[in-house]
Amino acid sequence: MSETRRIRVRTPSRSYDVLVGRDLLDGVGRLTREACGGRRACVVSDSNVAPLYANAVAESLADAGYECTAQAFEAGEGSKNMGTLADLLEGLAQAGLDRDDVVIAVGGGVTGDIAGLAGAMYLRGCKVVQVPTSLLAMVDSSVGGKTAVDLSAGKNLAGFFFQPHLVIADVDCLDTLTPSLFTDSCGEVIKHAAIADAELLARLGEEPINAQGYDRGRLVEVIARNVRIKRDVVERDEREGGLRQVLNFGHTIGHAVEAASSFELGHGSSVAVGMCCIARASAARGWCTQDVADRIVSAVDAYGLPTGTDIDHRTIVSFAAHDKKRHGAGVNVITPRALGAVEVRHVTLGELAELVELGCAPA
Ligand SMILES: NC(=O)c1ccc[n+]([C@@H]2O[C@H](COP(=O)([O-])OP(=O)(O)OC[C@H]3O[C@@H](n4cnc5c(N)ncnc54)[C@H](O)[C@@H]3O)[C@@H](O)[C@H]2O)c1
Ligand SMILES: O=C(O)C(=O)C[C@@H](O)[C@H](O)[C@H](O)COP(=O)(O)O
Ligand SMILES: [Zn+2]
Repeated sequence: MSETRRIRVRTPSRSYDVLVGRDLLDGVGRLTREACGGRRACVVSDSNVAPLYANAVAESLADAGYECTAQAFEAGEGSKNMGTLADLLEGLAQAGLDRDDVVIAVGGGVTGDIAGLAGAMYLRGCKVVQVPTSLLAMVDSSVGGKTAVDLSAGKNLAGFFFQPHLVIADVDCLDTLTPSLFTDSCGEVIKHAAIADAELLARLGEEPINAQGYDRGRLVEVIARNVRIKRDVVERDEREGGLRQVLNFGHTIGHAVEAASSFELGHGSSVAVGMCCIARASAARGWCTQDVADRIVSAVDAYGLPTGTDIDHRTIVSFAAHDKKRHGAGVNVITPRALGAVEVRHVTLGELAELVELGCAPA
């Protein structure tokens, strides 16, 4: 059995551990007690994850002496909104949590983002423990403190930076993820490799990871490597003043595609489309070689993730105009420079439209 990896994240607002390993769910109560203290805990999960894991987590919390309640919302990106957030906040108040108490987010990125935001807002901030159950949440959303809900204008448009107090990633939870959800998550795994680790990118393309029959040791290693890549960025720029924008590689177009598809396309798949589009457009502009673009596209393709879209270019640009990286009449886009290296470029919305046209047509 592989050892648990403990990755320390040190940001100006908070330092905390990310644990990656197997058989960790039974220890959530003890680990939460050590990291957070408090008397009450509320387990937040969605309608798919609650029947699978909420009870085990709640029992572990009760064993560690917590007075424990649970809340679940309808699974899916469609629930990542102000209505669900309001319900969660009311539930925390009804359960009588105080500032020393703990919100435990058990689920994928939607649960982590919305429960994290509820924890940041409730009493102006209580404790938050992330227990990610999708691969995407383990490698990305549970770490770094971005919390949010969507608005009609687009993704993640209302939220806070609020670092969790602890992250517990039990890879055994991936057993119940469908192959297509596992694959979707791989979009963010490829993103981390593309921005920071050329060797990992090559290996992911040559020997794709999957959930079934997989060497758990390698899965733990890949997840831990992803967490370290993200940690190294977040520690240097917690609030996205500059460097942290690199974690948004593929997202300017990806978020637009995700919203324009009415969330039919998953987040990781949308980011995959966004990375391929901007990579092809960057090669056409001479910002990177054609080889760099081809390798990013072929890593995406190796997972069966989409490498382009036939969504109308004007629709993509109109959603992208609401991107958080918008500044004045333009928007910052993250473009590949080499394998494992990206840069931030400011382009006008007109230039963005040209990039979308250059890069987004399906191959
Ligand atoms: N905060 C951040 O830094 C950050 C980073 C990346 C993505 N995100 C956000 O994360 C969301 C995408 O995350 P996601 O792909 O995990 O979506 P999700 O939370 O909707 O989970 C995907 C599906 O998998 C199910 N699921 C999760 N774990 C499961 C398990 N172990 N077994 C069976 N089913 C399981 C969920 O119920 C859901 O139906 C998006 O909203 C995205 O914007 C946030
Ligand atoms: O943590 C970050 O920073 C990221 O950009 C990670 C992204 O994968 C994630 O999807 C994030 O929520 C997008 O950020 P946003 O600020 O564009 O909403
Ligand atoms: Zn993302």
